[in-house]
Amino acid sequence: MRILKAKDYKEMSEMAADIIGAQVLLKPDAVLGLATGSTPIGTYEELVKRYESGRLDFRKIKTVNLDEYRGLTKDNDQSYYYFMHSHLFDHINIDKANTNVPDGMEPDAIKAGEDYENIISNFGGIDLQLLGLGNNGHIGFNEPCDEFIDKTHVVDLTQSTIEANKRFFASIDEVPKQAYTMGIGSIMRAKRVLMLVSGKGKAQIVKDAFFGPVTPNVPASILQLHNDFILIGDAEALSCL
Ligand SMILES: O=P(O)(O)OC[C@H]1O[C@](O)(CO)[C@@H](O)[C@@H]1O
Repeated sequence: MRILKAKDYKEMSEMAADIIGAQVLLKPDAVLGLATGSTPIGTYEELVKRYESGRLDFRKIKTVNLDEYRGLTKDNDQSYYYFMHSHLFDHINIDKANTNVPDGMEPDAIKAGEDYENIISNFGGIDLQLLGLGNNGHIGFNEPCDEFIDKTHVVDLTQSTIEANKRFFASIDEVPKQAYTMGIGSIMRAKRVLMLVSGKGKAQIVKDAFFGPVTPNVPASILQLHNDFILIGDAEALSCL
């Protein structure tokens, strides 16, 4: 595990864009695993800037996103499909046929999971997986529980995640109660994993996840066992280390 310290959110975003940009340059047809949430927005802005200035070319890049709310349509402005298009895909030269977000409207959870795992394996796996960190230690939408779940599956969101995400919705009642998420194995099989953490609110969970026991009660703790895991945090998020 490598921990890189940024002085603030802007520097964290630039450092993350450096690593993702290097991946794109080294392997122009790389498979990127992408994340949503507020933390990676600055990184996506940096990548767009670097595309606009001619430094990056996404023509052959393929993407798989971590998760999607169950029951939200693609045109819902809180869906992760919508997020990815508005923050990244609409602003770069990626072939949208090569971008993937779990289908939140698929009613059959088994099919949703299998279809998504097939997409990942048909791509030959993920070269670089970007992650945020939930306040409760979740990665993707893998919530704290009694076991690590391997593959893409449906999950009941915990009350703490619903509370944390209500800021994006008109009221807490509108926050979906379930999501589809890549499993812990789907994430761990990525060749390289890059997690971004920002702000004081993440400081304690960063310490618990990466300096505490490996346990499904803190899903991100499994990343201690990944052999190419990079954590980039700003000074506030790393302040408990
Ligand atoms: O970056 P944020 O907004 O703190 O969110 C952290 C995590 O929470 C989620 O937004 C889901 O609750 C994830 O997508 C993300 O990794």
